[in-house]
Amino acid sequence: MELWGRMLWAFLSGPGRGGRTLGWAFSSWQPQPPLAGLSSATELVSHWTRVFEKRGIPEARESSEYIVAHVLGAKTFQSLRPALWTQPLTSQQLQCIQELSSRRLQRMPVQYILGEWDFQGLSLRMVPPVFIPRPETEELVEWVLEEVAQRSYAVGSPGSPLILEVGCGSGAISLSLLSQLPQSRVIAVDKGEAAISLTHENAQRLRLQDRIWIIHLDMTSERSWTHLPLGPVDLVVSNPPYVFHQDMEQLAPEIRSYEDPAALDGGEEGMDIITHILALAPQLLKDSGSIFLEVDPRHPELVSSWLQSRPELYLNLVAVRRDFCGRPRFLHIQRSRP
Ligand SMILES: C[S@@+](CC[C@H](N)C(=O)[O-])C[C@H]1O[C@@H](n2cnc3c(N)ncnc32)[C@H](O)[C@@H]1O
Repeated sequence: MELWGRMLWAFLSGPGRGGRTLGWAFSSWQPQPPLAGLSSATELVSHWTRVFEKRGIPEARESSEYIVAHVLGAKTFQSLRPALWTQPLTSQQLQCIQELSSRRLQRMPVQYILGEWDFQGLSLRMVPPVFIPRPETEELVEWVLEEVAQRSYAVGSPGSPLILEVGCGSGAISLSLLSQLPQSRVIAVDKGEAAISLTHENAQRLRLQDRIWIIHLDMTSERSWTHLPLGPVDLVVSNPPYVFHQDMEQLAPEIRSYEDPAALDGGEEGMDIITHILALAPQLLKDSGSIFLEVDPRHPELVSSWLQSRPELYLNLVAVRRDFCGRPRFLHIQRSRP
């Protein structure tokens, strides 16, 4: 699960920041020679790790392990029965591994190659160009769950809390909150048609479709908010597009070529969608309602001064949390009664 979180950060905050373009070129794909004499899962992993390393493919071993495990019906190589490590593979399995590995050589993210990925213990379908959920976003979900546990609605009045997620993507945040808060209801909005249809599909797969309203909506078009069902919400949660526009070119080829730029590009200071969410909060939130956001480490300061200059919103930045790398990445903003 850490694969892409680590990668994303390597590219957003690694040595490439400050304008230097990172030096990973696309590998032009050529058919690989037949895998003569290679027959077991372990040998295949070693073979493809070497090929990936030679072609400059990041996370070479993890990528080959995920692909081989997937073809053998497991989520990770370590979870395969040891007998399968050395057992000869069928020619169909070999062909399938070859086909999936060739996609990796074209820098397709492993999550899209496998077509599914775990988030908060839920297996979600992944389809390009819908944003792949990152492991740090699981920390945002955990923070929301802690907050809900401390509030009175945790006691469990039916339908509560009512949560709005802005930019649901694959549905990762909304569906994990629904699965862990059995009384809750969620309104999930996204402007991407592919995202909306994937959230629908994942909700059905997980049998969580009865408590979620999935709405195709561009949240910058204020007119559309009047059509929201269910009135003011207890919580707004969002992992919005927050990459500073100038950093977009430095993203890994996996991200640039396969994920929807609209899921990442937050405008000049990465604040375009963040400020829209905050400006609409008085209309969306109940009194004392909360907003939880995932942001760039430069945002806590920017958001704090943005809010100070808009006292009429009655919003206070009440807490900032760090991610597993120690970067300030999550914000809790609360509405005070006017
Ligand atoms: C960073 S992705 C997060 C996806 C998902 N919540 C997750 O954490 O995996 C941001 C999402 O916001 C959506 N989005 C971007 N601009 C939007 C807008 N103006 N209105 C609604 N959704 C928007 C994108 O389509 C994308 O799915």
